[in-house]
Amino acid sequence: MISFDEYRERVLALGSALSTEAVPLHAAQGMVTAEPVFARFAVPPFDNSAMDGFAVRSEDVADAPVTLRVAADIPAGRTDIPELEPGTAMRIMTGAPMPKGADAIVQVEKTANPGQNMLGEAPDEVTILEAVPTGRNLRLAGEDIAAGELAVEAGVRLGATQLSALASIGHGYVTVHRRPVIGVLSTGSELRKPGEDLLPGQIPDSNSTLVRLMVRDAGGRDILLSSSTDDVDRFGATIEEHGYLDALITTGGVSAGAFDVVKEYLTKQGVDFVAVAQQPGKPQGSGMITIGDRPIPVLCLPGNPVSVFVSMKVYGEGLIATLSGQSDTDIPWQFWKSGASWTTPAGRAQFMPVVADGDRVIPAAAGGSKSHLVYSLMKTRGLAYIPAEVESVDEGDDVRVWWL
Ligand SMILES: Nc1nc2c(c(=O)[nH]1)N[C@H]1C(S)=C(S)[C@@H](COP(=O)(O)OP(=O)(O)OC[C@H]3O[C@@H](n4cnc5c(N)ncnc54)[C@H](O)[C@@H]3O)O[C@H]1N2
Ligand code: MOO
Repeated sequence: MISFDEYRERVLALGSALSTEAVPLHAAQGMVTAEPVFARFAVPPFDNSAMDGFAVRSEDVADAPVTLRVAADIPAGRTDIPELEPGTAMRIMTGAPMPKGADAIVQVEKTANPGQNMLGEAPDEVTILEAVPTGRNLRLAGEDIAAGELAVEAGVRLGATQLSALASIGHGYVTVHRRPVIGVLSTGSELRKPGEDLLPGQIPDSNSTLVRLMVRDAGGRDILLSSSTDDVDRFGATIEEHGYLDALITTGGVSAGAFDVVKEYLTKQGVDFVAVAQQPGKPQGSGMITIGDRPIPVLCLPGNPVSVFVSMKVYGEGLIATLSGQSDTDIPWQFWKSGASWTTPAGRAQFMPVVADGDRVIPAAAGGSKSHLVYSLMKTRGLAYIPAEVESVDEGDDVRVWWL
């Protein structure tokens, strides 16, 4: 048997970063930067008010209460900003640019008649009730990031917060690696499409849904290859039709069964089938096949649904990350104390689906890591990793957890 760490390295080495393209921000979710991105604009781009209220010179309101003439009104978006004369105030809204000469904002609640002061036109004068120190309620240009600064390095996966950050620093497009197109193929003559009725001996194909959506979550584009029966010629013909794929992920047919077409066909194409010292997910296949003249990485996952989930997390997502150009593919393990005791298979690392119970970690379902418990899988919030040499976990033990 090969160890989990060695097998994961082998799988990740199958992929290399795909070509690059410039993509509008809203279309780049889950994609990975192909080059460093620098700030065109500072954040904030100009000094502005953090409150609806009045811009003043703090020295003019040191002896509050004090009444000042309101010399101008500055809504957000105003671009021609007059200078504040000593002894006057300007009405200002949250996000509006600070007038030159002002050094603090008095929020409207700290003025006399606050309701009147924000109704319609600015009042002629305002009575400030409390003194404010210099800098109060101000947001300074560049306090988050300065123009020209490195904002995001190459190799970083982009989500909603990264992409909104790129918008805020002046970009409409981002140069990323092409989104990997991943073929998903579930095998097994017992499988019926989701929603279809079952004859005795048949089961719904849940793996196709699981793998397709995990591919999407990992930043790939999923293509469902017509779900194959246990017929080796049809299986081979189906794969040959999809030479444009960047990778292929199959489920089922990798153990010792008599009708394992995946193994039969793909071994001849160069896929290596091995036993990995882990539970669930022991039987695995991986390698490069050639469709037309294109070499394509292939992962063959076992059929059991929990094995598929674990294998997609630790291998499938890693392969998609390397195809996407992601620089950090390490699993973000954290150490947590166990809140339960359980046994683990001798000589195999265990991936236990877990949830947090206060500050402890416990199995997510009564059945533990049994690989057929497809319904209970949805309770999982993390995967605990128990190394191969450990044979039982006791309450209070430190365990490595990957929170999902
Ligand atoms: N003699 C041995 N038998 C088995 C071994 C072994 O070492 N020797 N390993 C066991 C382990 S561990 C696993 S994991 C499974 C892997 O089996 P396969 O990859 O060959 O998968 P199948 O036999 O096709 O299916 C296994 C199981 O999963 C269900 N399944 C399959 N596809 C789907 C799907 N798309 N959606 C939902 N469920 C699916 C299938 O009905 C089976 O119950 O082998 C053990 N056996
Ligand atoms: O490796 Mo299997 O996944 O234990 O059921």
